[in-house]
Amino acid sequence: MSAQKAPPPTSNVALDVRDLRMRYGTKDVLTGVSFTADRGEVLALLGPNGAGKTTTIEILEGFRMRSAGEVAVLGQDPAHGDEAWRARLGVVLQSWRDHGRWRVRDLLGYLARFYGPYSTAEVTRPWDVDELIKVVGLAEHARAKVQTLSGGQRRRLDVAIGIVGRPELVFLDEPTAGFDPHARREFHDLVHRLADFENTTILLTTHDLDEAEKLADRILVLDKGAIVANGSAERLARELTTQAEVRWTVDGHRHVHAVTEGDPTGFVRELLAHDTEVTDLEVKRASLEDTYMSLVHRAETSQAETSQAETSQAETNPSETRPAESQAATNGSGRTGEVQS
Ligand SMILES: Nc1ncnc2c1ncn2[C@@H]1O[C@H](COP(=O)(O)OP(=O)(O)OP(=O)(O)O)[C@@H](O)[C@H]1O
Repeated sequence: MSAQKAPPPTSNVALDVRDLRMRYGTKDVLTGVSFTADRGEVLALLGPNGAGKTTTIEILEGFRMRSAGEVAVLGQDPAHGDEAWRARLGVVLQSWRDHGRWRVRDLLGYLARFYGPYSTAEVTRPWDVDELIKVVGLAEHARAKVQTLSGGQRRRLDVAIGIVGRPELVFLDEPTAGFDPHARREFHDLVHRLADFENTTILLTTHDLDEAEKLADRILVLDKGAIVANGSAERLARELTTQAEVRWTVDGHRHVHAVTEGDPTGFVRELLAHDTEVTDLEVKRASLEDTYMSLVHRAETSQAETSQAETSQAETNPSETRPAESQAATNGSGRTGEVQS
């Protein structure tokens, strides 16, 4: 590696993706993905299997050439990223299988050396290896051979390898797969520490909605190659699903009312004013899981309808051609009903 200095950060935008498209053969896998990430932001990329998450991340990492679109990663087009640019990125892949005979500290020390030449006035590289080993919770295993580590410990090592160069932007592909709850909690603390104290931008993929909600400032939902939602977990729940469910009991009968617009307090006030026998009153906000399921269902329903409309001109009953209601709407758009539970 040559000892080039990385250019100083010039913008607060770490990631700028515009109309990104990817086609494998005749198959369109990304159909116009656009989003940005600021420095220090944590973004979670969610989506069902095959949605295009890994493809997106690999394009941003410079490992895969895109078919079309504009992409700037730390101000650089990843298709033309040089080593100085690469030294500013951290990549944590789905698994690190090599170097089984190396000892943890030796491996990290070896990899750390490559980043020294890319140290700048703003960012001292690499990370002090002993401090890093402590930060990722491997202090007791510093002398252990990589092949003797458990799955969770190996994943911590993956993370350490990804951040040893003190990257400004980290890509994490399913970082906590195989972690026990304790390791998961420690990993979450580490991500917060990187974002809050080091101003590191983090883009992670996960299938764990609870994790996305805890970690991410912003959630992007990718489905069939397109972003179908972009916002904080709270904002997505507020905007995209049944806003709140009010449950209560009268004379031993349980009732439910879905409040789809506005503040549920108004409904509760009205309910209590009209019915003095109300007990067990509960107001439940939509969870991220409800939101996610509703979004994916909605995106898939509208896609199925588009392709059906394209392939079939047959005359149909108007009620069958009406856009299908989303799961959120089906859950009850302002309707009240009695429930079994
Ligand atoms: N090299 C390739 N050649 C052809 N098709 C590919 C290639 N890589 C991925 N695909 C296809 O592109 C689509 C998106 O794959 P990708 O791995 O990006 O999805 P993903 O969202 O990361 O999925 P998962 O959650 O299962 O990891 C899938 O249909 C996959 O089969």
